[in-house]
Amino acid sequence: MSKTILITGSTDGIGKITALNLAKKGHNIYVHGRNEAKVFQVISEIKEASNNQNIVGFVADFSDLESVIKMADKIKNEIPKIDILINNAGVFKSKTLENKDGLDIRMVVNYLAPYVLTNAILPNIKKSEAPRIINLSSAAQAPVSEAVLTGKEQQSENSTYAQSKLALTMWSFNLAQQEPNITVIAVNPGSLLNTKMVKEAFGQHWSPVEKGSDILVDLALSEDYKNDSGKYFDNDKGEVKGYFSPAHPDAYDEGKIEKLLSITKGLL
Ligand SMILES: NC(=O)c1ccc[n+]([C@@H]2O[C@H](COP(=O)([O-])OP(=O)(O)OC[C@H]3O[C@@H](n4cnc5c(N)ncnc54)[C@H](O)[C@@H]3O)[C@@H](O)[C@H]2O)c1
Repeated sequence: MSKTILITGSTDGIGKITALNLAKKGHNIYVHGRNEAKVFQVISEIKEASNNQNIVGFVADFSDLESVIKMADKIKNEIPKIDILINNAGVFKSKTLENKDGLDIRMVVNYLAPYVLTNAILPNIKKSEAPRIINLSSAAQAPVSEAVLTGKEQQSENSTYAQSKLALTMWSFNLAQQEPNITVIAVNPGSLLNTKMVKEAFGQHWSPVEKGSDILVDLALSEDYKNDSGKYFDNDKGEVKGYFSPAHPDAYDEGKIEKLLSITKGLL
């Protein structure tokens, strides 16, 4: 049966190939990007390559939470039931570090935007018979500093990226507890996959981007993961099916998660 799948940041990299591969399997795909022309271009590329006409797009700049809320409102009206949400959009290197609300853009795109989007469209996700949310984490995870989260302090790319990815993972585990009927999974798609983000940041890569797309397609569709809500899968560890790995210890610390979510709510 075809599923309705929304993939953020799907005009490039892992998200784009995942959208194409899921389209080839006949699912209804909703892509997202921040550039309207690019979203249209990717929709037509995917339609042609997959022979699937059920591809629709949304535009929003995830460094601006108002833009995320506007997109969520459109989604709420246009997609009554969402089976799978893949929170894939992410940034490592950003020319501008602060958004118009004084928040760190890396923290906004990688953690606050998926948090805001997911919560806004949760009613539509809950309409699915077997909903799944997949959050793109990373092998890079570091304790979240309140000053970085609230935009009071800017740190290096490595440090801020790792903090944003641990924040996403901590929230992912909490969401799994709050919503027992939704399978919520955090995943490291594999380190240094050959994408724009990695090329810009490191100038080298280790693995083909398909490695990341393969695990996302698997996590999205395979029955094997249906009871794996609240887990973190690490694609660097080789065989992933049936294998999950511990995330950073803070992701299992109820007190730290509560503090993170309380600060997060205060920012919105
Ligand atoms: N490539 C890797 O080795 C690797 C490793 C671990 C995790 N990840 C994660 O995988 C996800 C996909 O990354 P990728 O490697 O494909 O990189 P990528 O740069 O090719 O893709 C990132 C996507 O996010 C979108 N995006 C970035 N900033 C945005 C903004 N302000 N508004 C809207 N969309 C925005 C981009 O347009 C792009 O489509 C990210 O969350 C990344 O952190 C990647």
